[in-house]
Amino acid sequence: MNVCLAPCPVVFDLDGTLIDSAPDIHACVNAVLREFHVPPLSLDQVRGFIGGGVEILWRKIGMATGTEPAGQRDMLASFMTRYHAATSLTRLFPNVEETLGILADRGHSLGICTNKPLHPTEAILDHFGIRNLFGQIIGGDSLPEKKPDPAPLRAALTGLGAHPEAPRAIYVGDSEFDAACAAAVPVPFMIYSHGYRHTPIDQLPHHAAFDDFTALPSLVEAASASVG
Ligand SMILES: O=C(O)COP(=O)(O)O
Ligand SMILES: [Mg+2]
Repeated sequence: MNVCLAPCPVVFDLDGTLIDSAPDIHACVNAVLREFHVPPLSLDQVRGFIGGGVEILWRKIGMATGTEPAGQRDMLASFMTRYHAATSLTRLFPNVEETLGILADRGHSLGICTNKPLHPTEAILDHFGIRNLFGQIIGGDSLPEKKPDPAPLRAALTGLGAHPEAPRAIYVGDSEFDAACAAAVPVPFMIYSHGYRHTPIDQLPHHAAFDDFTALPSLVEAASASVG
């Protein structure tokens, strides 16, 4: 694995990393379930289903509610018509905006690699006025493959000018999908501990863990300095 020489690209996951979007996704899911006369799910249930993209989300909802695959497809279609407008309950995690600004000011190019579809991804970045910070945005439907496949992260990195075979870069995320994706590229993975993962952090491959975004710039610079 190439450790990063300063200033390298830093690519971020979105749901559970930069934004706490579970309340909006939960509200959107329950609006769809109401439309289809299915009892609602709790916030904890829906939060636990986020990370693999909308198809996996609705497969898990289907299993939890006893909905057949055909019904799941109809519900997913209804969900997609609402998803891009689901912004009012979403918050940036604390200190995200300041940290992105610090990294950009230090010369790091920034990107997004998320399993969230591109349209709602761009909508939420616009909602917070931070879309322009990112030189490359790869959504869950930008390529045929999704994380944990390395292709979306590779696409984000090459879009930011990293070497396609040996990218010097850092990936920042919150989930099992992100850890496996970064390991497959491979690039150092930094995990935000307040996200939506199920697995204990020490059981996931990672270069560093952090629970406050103010810690990230020095972790990035330390990774930059620790050239193997
Ligand atoms: O939409 C999802 O399920 C997850 O999105 P993420 O990749 O930004 O965590
Ligand atoms: Mg995530």
